[in-house]
Amino acid sequence: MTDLKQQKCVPCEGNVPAATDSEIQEYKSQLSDWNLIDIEGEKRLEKVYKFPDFKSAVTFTNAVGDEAEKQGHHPALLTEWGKVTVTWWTHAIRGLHKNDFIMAAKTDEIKQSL
Ligand SMILES: C[C@H](O)[C@H](O)[C@H]1CNC2=NC(N)=NC(=O)C2=N1
Repeated sequence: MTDLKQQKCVPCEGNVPAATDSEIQEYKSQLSDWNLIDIEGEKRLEKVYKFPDFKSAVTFTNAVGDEAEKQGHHPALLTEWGKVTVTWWTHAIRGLHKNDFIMAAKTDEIKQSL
C-alpha cells in the first residue's frame, strides 16, 4: 500500500463520490490523532497542533498553505498563540474524499519537518 503522504491529490470538482464509511476507516487507520467531526451533516477531519509560540504556529500555517496551493486542495486553518487547528474536507462534495486523508498525512509530515 502506498503511503498516503506520498500520494498526490486528484483534481476534484464535485464529480466524484465521497469516501465510504469503510474507506474512511481504512484511511483514518493510517493517520495519528486526526478526529472525524460532523459539521451540519458534513464529515471533516480535524487536528490541533501545538507550538511553543505564535511565530512557529504561523510558520507551520504558511507551510501547510504552500502545500495546499501545490496540491490544489485547501484546508481551514485557525492560527492561535501556541496552536493551529487544521480541518480538511472537500467543499465540492460537502464531505470527505481520499484527497483529505492525503493532505492530513502531508500536514503531519510538514509538522515533523519543522
Ligand atoms: C478548481 C479548484 O481545483 C477547486 O475549486 C478546488 C480548490 N480547493 C479545494 N479544496 C477543498 N478542500 N475542497 C475543494 O472542493 C476544493 N476545490
